[in-house]
Amino acid sequence: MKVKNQIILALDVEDKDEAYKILDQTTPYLNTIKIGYPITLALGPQIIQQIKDDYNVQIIADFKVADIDATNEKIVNTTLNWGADSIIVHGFTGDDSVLAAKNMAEKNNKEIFLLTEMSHPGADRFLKPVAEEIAQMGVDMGIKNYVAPATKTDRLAKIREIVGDEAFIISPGVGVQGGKIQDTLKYADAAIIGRSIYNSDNPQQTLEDLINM
Ligand SMILES: O=C1C[C@H](C(=O)O)N([C@@H]2O[C@H](COP(=O)(O)O)[C@@H](O)[C@H]2O)C(=O)N1
Repeated sequence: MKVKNQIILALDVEDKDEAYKILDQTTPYLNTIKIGYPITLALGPQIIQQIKDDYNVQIIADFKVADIDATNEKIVNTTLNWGADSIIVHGFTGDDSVLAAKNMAEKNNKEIFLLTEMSHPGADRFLKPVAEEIAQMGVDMGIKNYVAPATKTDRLAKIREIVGDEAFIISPGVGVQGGKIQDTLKYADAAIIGRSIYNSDNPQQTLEDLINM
């Protein structure tokens, strides 16, 4: 996936006019938008294709897929058929669930992003202890795309070490959560940024500042 300016906008807004105002201001600089539950539950899954058509961007569906294999297959297939270019899948559910998601994505000529460790403090208790094993599981399965935290540069570096230089890592937590884009891009291929951009009084200026850092 080629991510323009190494920044992915997390479009976690729930109003279409607001979303389109932000996209008007940001898509001259960006070609990749992460769409999650907030906007999808508010506006329906058709928002995925609408944004693709209206802004000619690639869409990563952040549904943090975490079910049994049979259900993961349905979620991935339906989401990709709604127009998403990729989908984020949790790794803690284990090999059968992740492999089902990976295989279904490949049936749609697309790939998943494997979520290894999360950026928020609560991840330290249950996810951090198994994150490296999740990353290794992804490597063993031939997964090429990963999500790893920008708020914990040591953890991001460790995940990079495990998945290798050829893997594609996107990293959330820059800005409001405390991550720094310069440190993040030492190990990740792109930073996922939401509130710092869409809550900014001047998203365009914010983006220009981030790009020039
Ligand atoms: O560990 C993770 C996984 C998850 C993700 O990207 O999968 N995210 C998402 O990344 C964005 C950060 O937003 P902001 O904090 O810039 O407003 C939000 O959409 C979060 O749901 C994380 O924040 N941490």
